[in-house]
Amino acid sequence: MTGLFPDTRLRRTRATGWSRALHRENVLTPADLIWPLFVTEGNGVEEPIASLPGVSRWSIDGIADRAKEAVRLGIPCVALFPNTQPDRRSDDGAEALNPDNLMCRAIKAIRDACGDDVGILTDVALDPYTAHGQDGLLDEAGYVVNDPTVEVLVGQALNQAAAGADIIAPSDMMDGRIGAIRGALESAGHANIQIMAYAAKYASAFYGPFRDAVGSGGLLKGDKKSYQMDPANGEEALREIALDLSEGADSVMVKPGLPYLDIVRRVKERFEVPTFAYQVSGEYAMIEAAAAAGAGDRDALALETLISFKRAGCTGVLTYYAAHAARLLNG
Ligand SMILES: NCC(=O)CCC(=O)O
Ligand SMILES: [Mg+2]
Repeated sequence: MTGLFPDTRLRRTRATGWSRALHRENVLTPADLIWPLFVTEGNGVEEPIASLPGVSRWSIDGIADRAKEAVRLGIPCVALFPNTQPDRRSDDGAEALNPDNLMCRAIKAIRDACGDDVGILTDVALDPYTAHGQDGLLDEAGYVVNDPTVEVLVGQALNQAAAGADIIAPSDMMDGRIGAIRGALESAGHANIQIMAYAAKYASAFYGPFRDAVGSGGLLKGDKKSYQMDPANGEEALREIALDLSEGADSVMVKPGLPYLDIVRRVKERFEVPTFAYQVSGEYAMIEAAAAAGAGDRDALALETLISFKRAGCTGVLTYYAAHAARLLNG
């Protein structure tokens, strides 16, 4: 125990800027950030996303430029999400297996532009490729079937690995996919390709703008509650994390971010493994809306949320603020 007032005055160390800096327990740096990027067809294309102010889809040339910008800003990793053209979407999401799909071409363009100076994280799930907007294959009743979906996800992961992905990030929430993908990567000679498991991904209302960004919002019927987690559950998240780690995940993710920092803290304390969180599109949009309404300062709100992730125990954060925050932090 510390002493009692007035011997102990906690305001003493807060009185000056130098002292606050000296006593600061957590720091946020650009190296803590992963920058999600939306890829679209074409050349020289930038399409602003209305529900995600300040965020655009870029054609592959622009994606390569963003990756170079990430390197300049000190952001170690980018995450790619394709806006697949409607005529390339199908019920089985077969475009995910096409070695020349938007995702694979973007991976190669980044590698050409940046070499190994930036990590490339790729999303494994079928929602950007299906005509129905669900993350997996459907049976006649519209239920997302687990094991046949995992088979396709393995093919999708191998396709991304062959194109040069560094971190495979399955976001689909099927059971058993981490082990299946790990085994397939090992067999295909990709021993050093990492897996970041979206291990505790909740069926959240905060994903709306993302679905607009990848073009699946208008297509999706129903919800994803039969595979993504119930927001009421915490212990179940620990079981999800334990399973994905036992199947070979190198790092795990909690998603969304801010409303689930209690989960981040529990995961970090229980497992002591690299733990990431995704500050998702609806969280970003909420801050932008607050700032636009004059309810707070945009930069301060963004940086305060990001340091909260660090304080909760995050190793790093996927955030649409990555480039903006890095510029602020770099001064
Ligand atoms: N698989 C990636 C996501 O679903 C992102 C969700 C969001 O940013 O709202
Ligand atoms: Mg799971």
